[in-house]
Amino acid sequence: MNITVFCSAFALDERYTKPVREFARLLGEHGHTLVWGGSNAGLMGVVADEVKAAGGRLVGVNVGLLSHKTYQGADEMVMTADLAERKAVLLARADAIVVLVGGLGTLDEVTEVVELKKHGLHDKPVVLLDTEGFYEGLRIQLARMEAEGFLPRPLNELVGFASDGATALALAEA
Ligand SMILES: C/C(=C\CNc1ncnc2c1ncn2[C@@H]1O[C@H](COP(=O)(O)O)[C@@H](O)[C@H]1O)CO
Repeated sequence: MNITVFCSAFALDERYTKPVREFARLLGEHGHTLVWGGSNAGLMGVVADEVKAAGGRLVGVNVGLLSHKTYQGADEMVMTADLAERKAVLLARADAIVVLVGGLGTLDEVTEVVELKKHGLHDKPVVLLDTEGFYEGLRIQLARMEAEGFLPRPLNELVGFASDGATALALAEA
């Protein structure tokens, strides 16, 4: 499977990187391909290193604006013209999407893939690996949207939550 991963471009504390490394190792051991932003920055580089070490394939989708941080050693590196095209390619190349801890860039990416799924433009699994309660605020907001009639279909059809790497991968593979 091609598994697109969105995650932070910053170097993070071990309490965040440990479960991410577990997930990335499993992704590689299961013979999947990591599709990601193609950067060596922070957690993005950690994920790529771990998948590669576990025998997985790497497909980066980068953009000129951020090319100074391009990961060296990917099996394939796609360069896109702008961030919008990059998000489209990251989704088009995915069989499933897994979202790790991240900041505004990650939030932008997950919001877009869930919004497109809401409109029926794809039906790929979208899974958030929610460790350290990082996505608790987002979960509460999404649950309120569902409870108060802001979503056209059940929330659990749009996005799944996992609290460890093995569960996140199982949901992506389902
Ligand atoms: C941190 C620095 C440069 C970041 N370089 C990036 N390279 C590739 N992709 C990136 C970069 N920064 C953001 N992205 C995309 O957004 C997501 C991460 O953003 P967040 O705000 O950290 O959550 C990630 O999934 C990428 O697709 C300076 O050295």
